[in-house]
Amino acid sequence: MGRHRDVAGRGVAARVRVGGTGRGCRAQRGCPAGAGSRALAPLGSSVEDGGMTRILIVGAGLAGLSAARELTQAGVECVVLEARSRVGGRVMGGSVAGQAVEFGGTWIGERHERMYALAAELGLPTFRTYNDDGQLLVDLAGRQSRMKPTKGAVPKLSPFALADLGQGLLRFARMAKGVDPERPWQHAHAATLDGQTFETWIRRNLRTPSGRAYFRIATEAVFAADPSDLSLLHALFYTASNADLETLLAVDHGAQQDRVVGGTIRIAESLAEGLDIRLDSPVRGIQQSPNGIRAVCRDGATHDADRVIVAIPPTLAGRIDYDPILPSWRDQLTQKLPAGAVAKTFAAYPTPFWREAGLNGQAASDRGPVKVTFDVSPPNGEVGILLGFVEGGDARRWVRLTQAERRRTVLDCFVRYFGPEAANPIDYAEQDWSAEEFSRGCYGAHFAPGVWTAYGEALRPPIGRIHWAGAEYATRWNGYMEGAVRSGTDAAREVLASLSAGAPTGT
Ligand SMILES: Cc1cc2nc3c(=O)[nH]c(=O)nc-3n(C[C@H](O)[C@H](O)[C@H](O)COP(=O)(O)OP(=O)(O)OC[C@H]3O[C@@H](n4cnc5c(N)ncnc54)[C@H](O)[C@@H]3O)c2cc1C
Repeated sequence: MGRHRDVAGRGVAARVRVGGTGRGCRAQRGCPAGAGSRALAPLGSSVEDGGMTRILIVGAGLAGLSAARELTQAGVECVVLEARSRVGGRVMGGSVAGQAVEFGGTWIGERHERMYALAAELGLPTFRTYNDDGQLLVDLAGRQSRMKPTKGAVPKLSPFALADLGQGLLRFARMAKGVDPERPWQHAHAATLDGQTFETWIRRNLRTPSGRAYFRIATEAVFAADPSDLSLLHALFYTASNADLETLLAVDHGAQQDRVVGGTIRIAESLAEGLDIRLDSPVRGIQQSPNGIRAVCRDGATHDADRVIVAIPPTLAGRIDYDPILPSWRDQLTQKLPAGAVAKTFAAYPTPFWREAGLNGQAASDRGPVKVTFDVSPPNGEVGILLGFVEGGDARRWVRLTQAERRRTVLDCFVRYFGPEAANPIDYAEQDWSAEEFSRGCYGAHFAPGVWTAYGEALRPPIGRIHWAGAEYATRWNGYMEGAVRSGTDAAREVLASLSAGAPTGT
């Protein structure tokens, strides 16, 4: 399905071409065998060419681009092989009612230091997510109430439900603080925490339907997965890596605080400027010898290098054909890291009419398919745009509907939250990330029970000349754009260190 939109409610589904190849980047489409920017050495001979070492990077998402930038700045030649016809990966630009929106990664927030620094360095201004001047709509168990837009606010509930939720949040926060995001598998009770799903913990530790609903909605919003999909240890690791649950959920002083004018795709495109990026170059195989690396693209083109950074989601890294095959523990790990399921839906209106009613466009509900919404209108408020997330089990079911049914069920939710005016948008668009060949789901990978404890150690270490990068590898801000940038930079530094040491690392 990928991307669909219909204009002015006419019910017409059509493919939309969005994003770009990176303004000013030296991006080329495909590349015939041996026809790179210079002649490539055959595998088995030295890849040194005039004293210059070449590093390959697979994937031009934020991790791959950050790695390439770091290496280039250190004077190391690198070539980025990107499967899509554009850079950015899970960051993707789009437009709704003629306004720039993000079809993928959107917000930067509290303590996303590298992302704010990049935006400033690249000359890209940010603006606040519409939040403070209205209240959040809570729709739980068929009853609606309003909630303050401040970090840490909780819904209006009965005293019993409130106490239940309060103790659940406190207990979860205490447990998360005890997990080391660098080595979650070393927690004193790792086996117990990793031996149960997050859903099991929710059932055991929350007594009221509202308390349980809060945790379930939060899980879907943060992981694009159901609490039964992931282990308790993973929920704790992810939270510890990203500050705390309140930060992850909040706009005010939280992960959804700011947007980039023109969209986050501008960060990816600006990062790509000046880099050697080969678009439309899906890597199918990676061969490794004592002398170097050879990447083989789907069209048969080959690229040789000293080392490679594989900067793609783990489930896709597992689909590459390695020669020799990867050690069993690393291969098994990638077999066990599925991506979440998420679709983004957008409806545009002549004005952000919900603001007049004292609402900030954010809704949280236990009834889907859209359970979480945001106001993603442009900063000038020229038109009103609602963003609705369809996540986890809802997404798995919803994507099987016809386009007309999908649109209707989304707009029904918007009407339930914001009134009858929401029924007639001037533009509508949707983006299903599970249908993207080079993502296969989003926001990122999650660890099911038993995976952190059995395979956690295998996640980050390089295998010989093959290094790993991506949001899933980050120890801080795991799963976020901030984590992707950090991981890319870390992988580049790891490569630089191993180049100075002069020998392959890992096994
Ligand atoms: C709907 C959605 C909303 C999100 N919201 C936010 C948010 O608000 N804030 C936030 O911080 N994060 C958000 N994220 C997460 C964030 O976008 C990602 O964590 C981050 O962009 C991942 O970057 P990456 O470089 O690790 O991976 P990717 O962006 O996935 O990059 C990998 C690249 O590798 C390419 N590739 C794949 N296979 C191959 C192959 N075989 N050969 C060559 N190239 C290949 C892909 O095309 C892609 O370009 C969101 C993600 C989605 C999808």
